[in-house]
Amino acid sequence: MISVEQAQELILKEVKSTAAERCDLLSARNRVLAETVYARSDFPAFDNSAMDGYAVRSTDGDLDHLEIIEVIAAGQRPSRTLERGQAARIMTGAMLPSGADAVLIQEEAQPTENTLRFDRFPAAGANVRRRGSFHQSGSPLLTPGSVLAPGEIALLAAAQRSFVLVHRPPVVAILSTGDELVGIDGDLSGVRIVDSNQYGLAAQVQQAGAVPRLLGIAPDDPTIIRERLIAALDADFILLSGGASVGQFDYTPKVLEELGAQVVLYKINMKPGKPLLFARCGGRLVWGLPGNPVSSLFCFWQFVYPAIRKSLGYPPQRWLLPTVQAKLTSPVRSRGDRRAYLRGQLSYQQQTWHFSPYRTDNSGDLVSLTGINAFAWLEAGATAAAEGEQLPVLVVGEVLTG
Ligand SMILES: Nc1nc2c(c(=O)[nH]1)N[C@H]1C(S)=C(S)[C@@H](COP(=O)(O)OP(=O)(O)OC[C@H]3O[C@@H](n4cnc5c(N)ncnc54)[C@H](O)[C@@H]3O)O[C@H]1N2
Ligand code: MOO
Ligand SMILES: [Mg+2]
Repeated sequence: MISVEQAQELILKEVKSTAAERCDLLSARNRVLAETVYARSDFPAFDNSAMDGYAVRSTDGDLDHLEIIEVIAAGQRPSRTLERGQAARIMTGAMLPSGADAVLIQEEAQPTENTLRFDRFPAAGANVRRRGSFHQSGSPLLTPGSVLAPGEIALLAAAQRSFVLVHRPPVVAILSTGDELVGIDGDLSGVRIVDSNQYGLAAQVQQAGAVPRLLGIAPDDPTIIRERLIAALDADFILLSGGASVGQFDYTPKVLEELGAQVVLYKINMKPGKPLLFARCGGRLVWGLPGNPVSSLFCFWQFVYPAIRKSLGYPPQRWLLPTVQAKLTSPVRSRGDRRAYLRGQLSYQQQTWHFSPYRTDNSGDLVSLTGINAFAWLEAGATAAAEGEQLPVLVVGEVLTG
């Protein structure tokens, strides 16, 4: 059995980023830029005031008072040049009149009708945002690989880019296998269960920024699974759920072998999720996820999420989900035969990460995933960790504060 880290490396090696597509700016959040965006003008594009006050000439501080010659609002062009002894009322963001080189804030000014007296006088450049001081026209504003968070979206809007080139989100096909499975409204007949993995995996695909394609359920019949898999090969990635292990009706390894797929890896030294299979098949990447609901979702976070992120063009530091060191709020145990990932809640309180383990590590217990945002792990060979001990933790959801 190979380690989690080796498996991640082998999988990521097979993944390429998708081609670029045009995307409306309002739909571009969390997408990754596939072009260099150059600034067509300076930021700011003109000298302007950083404060509400009076545009002045910084060399006029020796005068007793100044004459106020006009009022300049944001969005207005000043009509006059400031001469010695003159000031202009100016608002934040308004263009500085020529001749002015500083702004006296109104809290330090005593204006009467057309006359301005002052306590302290501003030095050259005070409260002025100089043209080009944030960024200069013609130089790259954003480069390929930039992740478009709200700040980048606002910047692109300021640069008048109503659309951008970003990497296309990969299509991820999900096929569940199992005679016991029915669709969400199906007849359970006392011995069947709902194909919940289809829903959990679809939500994870969306969480990762890709597009799920729901292929429904195939019975435990290798011929049918094979046909359904071949039909799914137009997707970028294919997830097979169930049938990854060694049972009499577990056909994922057999079907892939018969199709001439190159199996890159099978079985990982971890719990949950040991029987993960990953293969190249018909020019596509296929994951054979274990059917147990917790194992299936956990394998996604460990081995499919990073592949989606890489294909979306994210930089390497953002392929894997983040990890932190956290303090256990209660003791944990493991069999010690594999690296054990323990589900729980991660929170940040009093400058410390805390991890509260959930009471079970049963791979079939879907109820145990409610409210879970992290998995702490114990290395193979370790069988226990005490309350207060620090463990590494994989963060899969939003962190709790307080
Ligand atoms: N003798 C051994 N038995 C098992 C081993 C082993 O090493 N030796 N490995 C165990 C481990 S670890 C896991 S994990 C599971 C993996 O099972 P499979 O990938 O073969 O999946 P299935 O047998 O099809 O199903 C297992 C379990 O999950 C339920 N299931 C399946 N699909 C879904 C779905 N789409 N939605 C919800 N639940 C699903 C299924 O009903 C079973 O209960 O194997 C162990 N066995
Ligand atoms: O590794 Mo399996 O995922 O124990 O349940
Ligand atoms: Mg099985």
